[in-house]
Amino acid sequence: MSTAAIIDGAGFAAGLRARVAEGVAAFRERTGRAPGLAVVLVGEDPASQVYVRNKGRATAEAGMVSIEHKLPAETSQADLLALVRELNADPSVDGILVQLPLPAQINENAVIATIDPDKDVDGFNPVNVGRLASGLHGFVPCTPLGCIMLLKDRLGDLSGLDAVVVGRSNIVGKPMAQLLLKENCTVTIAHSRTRDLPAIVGRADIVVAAVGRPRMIRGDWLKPGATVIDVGINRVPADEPGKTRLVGDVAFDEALPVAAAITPVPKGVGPMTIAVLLRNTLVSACRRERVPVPEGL
Ligand SMILES: Nc1nc(=O)c2c([nH]1)NC[C@@H]1CN(c3ccc(C(=O)N[C@@H](CCC(=O)O)C(=O)O)cc3)C=[N+]21
Repeated sequence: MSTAAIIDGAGFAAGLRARVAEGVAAFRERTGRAPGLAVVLVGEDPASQVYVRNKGRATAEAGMVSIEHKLPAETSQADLLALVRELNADPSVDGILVQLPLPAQINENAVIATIDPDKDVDGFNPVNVGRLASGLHGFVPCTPLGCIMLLKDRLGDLSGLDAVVVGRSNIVGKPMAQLLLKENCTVTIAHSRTRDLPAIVGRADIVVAAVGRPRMIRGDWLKPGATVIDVGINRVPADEPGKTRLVGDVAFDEALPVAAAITPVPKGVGPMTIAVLLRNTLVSACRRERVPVPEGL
């Protein structure tokens, strides 16, 4: 029995981070300053703290300045909006990321809408959502862009392929569908109300799983030879009592004998998200300083 190639997201991300670091060095030479990324974390969710720490480390390793703002869980919406406006006005800040989810007293949409679209390296501001939908230049959400990079690296031209995106979030599902459409795929978005999900998934040459339910997509749903991108990062109890492990939205072991290629969890899509965030921050800095964006990013 054949077994799927395992797509090395962590390795691809390391290569992208190295290209970003070269671009950052050239940017510093030309402008005399380093690109700056501001990361705002409200509250003390342990998973969020891990991501923010990893982002801070990767930012510094790429030669950029990382500006971290940690605010207490009780922070008011007014105070957070005031900080975002300060960062909008700060010329040393090229990218702003407000870690989601936010505590219940804060309206996420209000915060996202306040981030300057030209510093919105997450690509979540409605201006950037609209730019993507209209085919204009703007920031594209990091996770979907990372998935497209992995797909094009593996498959080359995606034209005419049947792609099924499972999940319709603003962060992954919807922008992923837009990007696949731009690559000339025939795109289906499936979700919790989709009828006969196994049959829909079974038609796909490309499956992107972004539902947030551990191992929901089963191996026998897949078309033989499909390429599977697993965006899910679910913490579940491990065999050893008291320990946990990460699993994706796809039953990885079941998919291996059916798929042509699949991203693992961890070390698949997750590291790409951070690498693309650094890429978007460098692109932002270049646009703001009106210097050319390096090629091959
Ligand atoms: N405004 C905003 N933008 C984000 O991009 C954003 C966010 N909020 N909130 C939280 C999620 C989550 N996220 C991850 C980034 C990297 C890994 C990652 O590198 N994961 C490793 C494993 C990490 C682990 O062990 O937990 C991997 O998959 O190999 C995971 C998740 C970005 N997010």
